[in-house]
Amino acid sequence: MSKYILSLDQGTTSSRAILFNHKGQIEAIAQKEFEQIFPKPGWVEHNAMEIWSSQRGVVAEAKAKLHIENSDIAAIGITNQRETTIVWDRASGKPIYNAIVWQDRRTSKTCDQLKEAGYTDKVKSKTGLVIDAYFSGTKIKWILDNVEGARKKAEAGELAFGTVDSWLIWNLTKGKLHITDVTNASRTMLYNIHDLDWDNELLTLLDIPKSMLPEVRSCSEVYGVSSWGIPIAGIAGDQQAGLFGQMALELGMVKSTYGTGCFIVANTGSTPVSSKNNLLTTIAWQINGETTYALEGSIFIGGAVVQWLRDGLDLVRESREIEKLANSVEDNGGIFLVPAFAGLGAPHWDQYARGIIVGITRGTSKGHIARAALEAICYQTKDVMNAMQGDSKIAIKELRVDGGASVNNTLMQFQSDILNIDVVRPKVYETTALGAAYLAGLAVKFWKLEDLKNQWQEDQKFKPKMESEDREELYSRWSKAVERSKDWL
Ligand SMILES: Nc1ncnc2c1ncn2[C@@H]1O[C@H](COP(=O)(O)OP(=O)(O)O)[C@@H](O)[C@H]1O
Ligand SMILES: O=P(O)(O)OC[C@H](O)CO
Repeated sequence: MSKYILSLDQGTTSSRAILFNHKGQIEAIAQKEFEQIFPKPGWVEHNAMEIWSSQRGVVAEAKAKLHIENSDIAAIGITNQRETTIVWDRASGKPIYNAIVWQDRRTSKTCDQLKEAGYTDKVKSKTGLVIDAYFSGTKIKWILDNVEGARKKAEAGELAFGTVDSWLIWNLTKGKLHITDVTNASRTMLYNIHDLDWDNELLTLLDIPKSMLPEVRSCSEVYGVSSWGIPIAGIAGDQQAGLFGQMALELGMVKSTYGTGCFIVANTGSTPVSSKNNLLTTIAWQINGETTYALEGSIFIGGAVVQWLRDGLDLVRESREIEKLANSVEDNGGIFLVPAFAGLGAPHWDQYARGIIVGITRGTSKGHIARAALEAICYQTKDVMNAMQGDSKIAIKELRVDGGASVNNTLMQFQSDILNIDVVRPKVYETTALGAAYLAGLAVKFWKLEDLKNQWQEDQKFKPKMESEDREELYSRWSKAVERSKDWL
């Protein structure tokens, strides 16, 4: 009998392959960072071929670590950075342009035009989304409008669009499967989350031929077999996979993933909840024909602020050194850093906000900047949690956390302090990959749902320790700083 489930976790900064055993424990992991391309201010691209080659490379590496054959793997689950848009030529299988990454702001003007033309409510009621350059729809339009010959080829049915899951599956099956899942589809601004189908009116509005789009499938089923002979049986966007991996199966359970961005997602059950506070309504998963919905607050810059201090300012050599630097000072010294490098996401949705550091004096040190950067991740999370609490009738009692930056104890303690709720980190904090593995494992009967519920284990619980006066003072100054970062461009 096969012993492992292979999870492909294609993130914004790296591709990861993880082999999970029957207990849901990590047996082998391989990871490769790849190039971030910034052709102009506000533009972010990836080389789609590098996405695929890095992903293939880490699979080989993870397998080699355990000396296993493909036949030892029961199924592949796929999870991915969402919204990132790839358009390729069906005949050659080659992308016609770099992948336009979710953080890319080049279509902000197109979004403004849609808003000015009065489409905000229509887009929200059909897709659950706000109109923003974040989502795939306007990125596809940009490629069709700007890459020579693209529109003609698209109209002739020669081009395919996919989010990263589709692109990986196309390559894994050598062009046999052009599919996506409901969670990734729900991030395109082209998918009707109530009808569970591509929306013809939105496709016409953005002038996107339907023939380019992948077939939309559930999150857990055998879709086909990869050219390695392993069934592909699970797909979910990384934040939804994270919610599943955290076993947040009950209504009102909330998780936050601290990766490049920071994504707070709450399970709202079988009914889509329309947010009054600028959160997104999205699909959490679809299993055995049942659709579960979620409310999401998407923060564009989370761990990436640490990456910027590392790569942009040379303040640290490795991301994990930020914790020591932040602890070299007693407090933030009055410094507030708003990392609106790609505008502000939820709940502010300001495409033209840009990053600021305020409160600088002659006494400001590197430590204060490091501390302000970590605190900023937590204040942004509070902005979203406040909005979420406003939309939900259920009191949120704890936040389950995961992702690369959740290993930082200083960050997690401050998060608990500023939210004034428990922050709980599980033993397996690679919950995104775990969620995709679970979805695949359920489809091939490697696991039963009941087994999975018992696998989630707490690693550490962070309890609030801050005085409420301090909390209020810090948060009110943060809110002031956010206002100053808005509407800059
Ligand atoms: N100890 C740490 N403290 C704070 N941030 C960290 C730490 N370790 C990693 N990070 C940040 O976490 C992010 C990587 O997390 P990961 O979950 O791998 O991201 P992604 O899936 O978006 O590629 C990077 O932005 C990195 O700067
Ligand atoms: O790559 P991550 O983990 O930062 O996730 C990116 C999100 O899916 C973007 O919506």
